Amino acid sequence: MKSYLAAAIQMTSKPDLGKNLVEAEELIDLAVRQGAELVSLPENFSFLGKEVDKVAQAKKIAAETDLFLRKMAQRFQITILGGGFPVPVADNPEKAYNTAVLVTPDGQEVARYQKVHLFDVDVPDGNTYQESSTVMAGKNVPPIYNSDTLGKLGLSICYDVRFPELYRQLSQQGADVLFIPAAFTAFTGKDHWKVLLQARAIENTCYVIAPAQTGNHYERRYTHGHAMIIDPWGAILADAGNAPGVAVAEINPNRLKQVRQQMPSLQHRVFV
Ligand SMILES: O=C(O)CNC(=O)[C@H](CS)NC(=O)CCC(=O)C(=O)O
Repeated sequence: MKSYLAAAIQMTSKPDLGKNLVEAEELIDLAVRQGAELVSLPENFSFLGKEVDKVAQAKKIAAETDLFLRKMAQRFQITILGGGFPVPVADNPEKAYNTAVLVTPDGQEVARYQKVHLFDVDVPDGNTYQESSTVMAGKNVPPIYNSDTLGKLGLSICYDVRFPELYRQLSQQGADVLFIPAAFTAFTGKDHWKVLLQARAIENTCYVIAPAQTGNHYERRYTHGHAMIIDPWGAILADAGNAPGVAVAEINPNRLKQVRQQMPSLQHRVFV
């Protein structure tokens, strides 16, 4: 593993696949021009719309998103995370997996994760989320991709951030970097987003890379923003604020080593 720059992209995705991919490409280009070799896109980056529309278009979204990620990885010679998009379930036309995919600069997919924890929550602002009505829950612990140059990269998606046991499994398997791509609601995000991300970074002494959705997507759907990169001590290295853009920061193996020496809590685990 070497030192390198990573990017957490922030978008305001809409219920419009073509438009979102154009915007994603512009932001990837921006990240690469800042030197990023590892680029991450938020949950729902290629489509953020009503659940029914998402499922109806899932086949097209999945196919075009897959192609897009491979194309971007090869064109810009980057490793890229697509932080969550619907992939149809073979025997169930009503449901899709909320899927994150990691692609290397040769255009090969090296990790795929189906979101395990689904957001079925009545948020006190009046919005009701019933993700399980259109999403099939994944059943497996997220994969880790072991990159010679970029370190051990662990996957997860959004609401997973509230379930520390998932990240414990990743850190137990040696993860250096935890991806937490999200479309956090504006209401929960203002109080929980940063705290949860910092907690996952601190307790696992890992970098956290959290690309995010921001702003108004359609009707009353608002997300929190603040795509960020956090170091293993919990310090926020970059924060994209409220507007579409990119948070870039250095991922440094010496810093990882230093923090794990200063705070060896992973070695003091008793129950797991
Ligand atoms: O907002 C949208 O329209 C799109 N959001 C999503 O697709 C997903 C599933 S509904 N959002 C979350 O998991 C938010 C979690 C969250 O916000 C929390 O844990 O507080």
